[in-house]
Parts: sequence; C-alpha cells; structure tokens
Amino acid sequence: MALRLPSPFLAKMKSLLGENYDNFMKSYEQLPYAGIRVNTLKISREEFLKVSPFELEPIPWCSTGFYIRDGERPGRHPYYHAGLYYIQEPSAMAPVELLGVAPGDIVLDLCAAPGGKSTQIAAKLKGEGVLVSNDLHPDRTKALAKNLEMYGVRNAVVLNEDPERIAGAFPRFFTKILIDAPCSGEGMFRKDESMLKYWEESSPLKFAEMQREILTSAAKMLTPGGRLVYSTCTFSPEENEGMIAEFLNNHQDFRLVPVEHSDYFSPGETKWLTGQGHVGDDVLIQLTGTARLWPHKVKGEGHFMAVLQRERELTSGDDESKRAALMLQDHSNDGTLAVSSRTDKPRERKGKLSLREEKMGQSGKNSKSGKSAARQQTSRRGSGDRQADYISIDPFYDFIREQLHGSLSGYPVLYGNHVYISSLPEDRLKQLKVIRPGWYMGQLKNERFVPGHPLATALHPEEAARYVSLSSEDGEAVRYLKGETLSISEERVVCRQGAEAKGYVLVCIDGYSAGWGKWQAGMLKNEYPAGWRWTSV
Ligand SMILES: C[S@@+](CC[C@H](N)C(=O)[O-])C[C@H]1O[C@@H](n2cnc3c(N)ncnc32)[C@H](O)[C@@H]1O
Repeated sequence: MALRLPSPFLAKMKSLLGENYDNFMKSYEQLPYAGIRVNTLKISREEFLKVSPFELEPIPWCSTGFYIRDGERPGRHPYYHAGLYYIQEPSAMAPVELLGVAPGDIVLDLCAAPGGKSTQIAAKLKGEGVLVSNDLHPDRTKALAKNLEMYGVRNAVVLNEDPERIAGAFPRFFTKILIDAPCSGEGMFRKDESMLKYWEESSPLKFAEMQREILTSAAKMLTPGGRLVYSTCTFSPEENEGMIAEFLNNHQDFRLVPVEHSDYFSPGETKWLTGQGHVGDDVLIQLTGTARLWPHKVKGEGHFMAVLQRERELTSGDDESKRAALMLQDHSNDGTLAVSSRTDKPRERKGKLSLREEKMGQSGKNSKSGKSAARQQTSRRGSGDRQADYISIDPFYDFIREQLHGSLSGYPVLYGNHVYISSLPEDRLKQLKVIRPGWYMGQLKNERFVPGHPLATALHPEEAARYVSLSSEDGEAVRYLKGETLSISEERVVCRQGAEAKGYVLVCIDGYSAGWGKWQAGMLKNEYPAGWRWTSV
C-alpha cells in the first residue's frame, strides 16, 4: 500500500525542494534499505566477511556497515545472538563516523536508546576510555543496557537522566559528545510508518524546543578542544541548520567543523534559514559545512549532521577535564583496583567493599528508600555486628582468579550484592540515576559468586578457564539459545592448562562468546538467561 504522507508535510517539502521535489517523491516508491554493522568488539571486519551468512554490499560512509538484501532476517541467526552485528538503518551509521572517536576518549551519548550508536562508539573505543550512554526515558534504557551487554561492551555506564543533571555532575568532562536528538522523524517515514502517526505541522517547533535544551546542557559538558556531533533524522530546517545557527550564535567558543561533502554527504541548506531570526553571514557560511543524507541521493533514509568543536584555549575550567584524563590514566593511586586474574587480591581493600546505600536505578532524590533497603539488610544480619554493613567480595576475586585469564581493569562497584567493574569511580555517579554503573560481573550469593551473563558476552574464549564452541549450522547453537541442556563430551571442553572440565564454561557459537554453561559428566547445564532466549521457531 502506498504511503499516505500528510499534505502539510508535502506542501512544505515542495516549497523547500523546488525542482528536486519530484526526485525526492520518487524515493517513496522504493523499499527502505536494510543494513547491519559488524561489531568489531567481537569479530574483525575481515573475519566477518569470511563467515557472513548474508550477501553484503559496503555502505560508503561506514567501513563496518553493509547493506543486506531485502527479505533477509538477520535477527534470526545465531550470530545475532552472539553479538557479531547490529541491525541498523544505513544512514543512522553516519553520525558516529563523524564523531572521530578513538580508544581512550571519554564519550557521552546523550540520547542513546536503544543503543545503535552507543554500540558503534563502543567498538571504536576498543574497550579503552569511557562511554556514558544516557536516555531520558526509563523504559528505553532497558533496551539500551541490554544491547550494550549483548555486544560485549566493557566500559559503558548507563544513565537515565535529564541532560542538565548530567551537566551538573560532569562539567567540561567529555572529549566527545553525541546528540542523536529526539526529532519529528520526517526522514524515517519510509522506513517506519508509525512515525507518521505522531507528526503534526507543529512537530518541528515542539522538538526544536527540546533540542535547544539538550544542546545547551551538552555544551557545558564538552572539554575545550572536544567534539560534539548533533544529528537528527528529520528534514525540517528548524531542527537542523536553524538549531545549529542558534547554537553558534549563543556559544562563541564553538565552531562548526565542515563535513567533507561527497556523493552521499550533501551540504546543509542555508537558504532555508530565511525568516528564522537573525543569522550572521559568518554563521551562514559555516552552516554549509553541515551534512544531509537525502533518500533520493543515497541508499538510506533522511538524516542531518553537524560537527561542532569547542575552542581549545585553556581556561580555569580546564581543571576538571585534566582531572578526568589523569583519573583514567591511573586507577591505582586512589584506592581503586586494577582487577587482574593473574595477581593476588588487592590488600588495601581486605576483600571487602562497603555496601552502597542506594539501590540500582535510584537517584539521589530517591536515596531515602535506598537507605531503608540497606538498613533492612543490616538488621536482618543482626544489629551491633560491625560486619553487618559489609559483604565479602572474596568469592568474586576467587572466581576471576580461577576462571578468567587476562586482566580486567576498572573500579569494582557493589550495588547490593551485585558486582560491576566501572570505568568511572563510584562517587562520580552518586547523584545520578544509574541503570548500569559498568560491566556487570555477577552476584554474591551465600558466600559464592554467580557470574552474570554480560561477563560472558564480553569475554573472548582465550580469556576463559574453559570454553566450548557450538556450531551455528547444526542446530546445537540454537538449542543452547533456546535454553536446552546439551550433551557435550569431555573432549569438546577446551580447558586452559591446569583447569579441569567440570565447572563454568564459556559457551561460544563458532568461537564467539554467547553465554555461560556449567559442565559436569557429559552434560552442559544451560545458564543462558530466560529473558534473552531464542523465541522464534
Ligand atoms: C533518535 S532516538 C536515539 C536513537 C539512538 N541514538 C540509537 O542510535 O539507537 C532519540 C532518543 O532520545 C531520547 N530522548 C528524548 N528526550 C530526551 C532528553 N531530553 N534527553 C535525553 N534523551 C532524550 C528518546 O527517548 C530517544 O530514545
């Protein structure tokens, strides 16, 4: 059925596009393009090209992105569950490519759910540096956290906050910021018809209001010399060139970094700004350096991107960014731990961490209830006992020493009896609504440590004491993903020197980690979490 586009939208596009309008309209006669992006945290691009179950065509603006043929079902392959690729609309892969992320960067993805761009940023960080992924909407942060876990990201913190509150906690802190802004979604009508339901003539102005606030908060968090990419999937000038013009007018210490225009990156439309208030000539010239992806010019949906940079000159406010860089360079001098399976337990902590008073997902404003939860735990364990406020983390250290090979670096954080390794010190997150303070290790239970699923998905087989690899082709992998117990002979359990086959096993699909199992006497007990299971027939 043909797409029924709202007539005020069509009239607007006609007046904006003039002679290009007919070409633009023809794009709605085509099917949207489907894409996947290789997750290089788990597999290299070259390896993926060798094992890909799909016919791939490179996406010109993203070296790890590929078009797949219409009708393919990439969500129904075991490699999807092993996190080898992310299913992503091709144009949506462009903004992160312009952010220039390098390992060691301190990155904020401010409007991040469900995590397409966060997983792309994480792949570029290669596990070094910090990724803070935030979304305002609590429900959407669940999908965000799950995707970061599925794709084996070790150094992400997930927040559910208003950007202005994050700005209060992290002034001039981030070297890179992405704002993939909430927008009127005009560029996605072909891909996602449901966007049409919410569109009204007034939508662009409504969203512009939100975007203005988000940009203003983000500006406070960027280090001097840092880079900010602003992107939308809409055509309206108020949300795009107009928003950036206003931002540059109000932020004299920012300049636009021009995007190199090409067959696919078209220049920003400065002539559309007429009547949008005063825009100086200097700003107008800069704005041509923004970029648009047009559905009638590229194989992808409509997108807009602007790259902004904060001037580098040193001011007194630099102290915080310098501290951030130092903090990341040295985890060892401030009471935090470099957790390594090859070294002994750090002595200064005596194997214990104090219980955190707030519970997961509770912000400073809810900390009262967090306190009472902690108190209840204390009283259950007996008042007057000085140990009552403490939980032994020893079983966790025992687990990593016995089961893992290699080093895990970061700040160990306890939320209740849940252990995380965070890329930020715990006190940096104190006042914020934290969904995940870091990489989830597992749970301390009855003086034992039960490893969590995200610990497994981010490991490589050589880091585990033992692993077993299931084939994606003979149905065994799907049976594991469905939660079945498998019969696995002892010879198939690959053990690190000195380890016996019995115990926790990293379960891999064609050599790529997917979850835990527990092997004993020829049987692999399934530890794949119920909520993640393969449900299609
Ligand atoms: C375009 S979507 C982001 C898509 C995401 N970047 C990705 O690649 O998967 C915009 C997101 O902004 C979130 N959002 C809306 N208002 C926000 C605000 N004021 N601050 C932060 N996030 C906001 C929405 O919940 C939505 O998830």
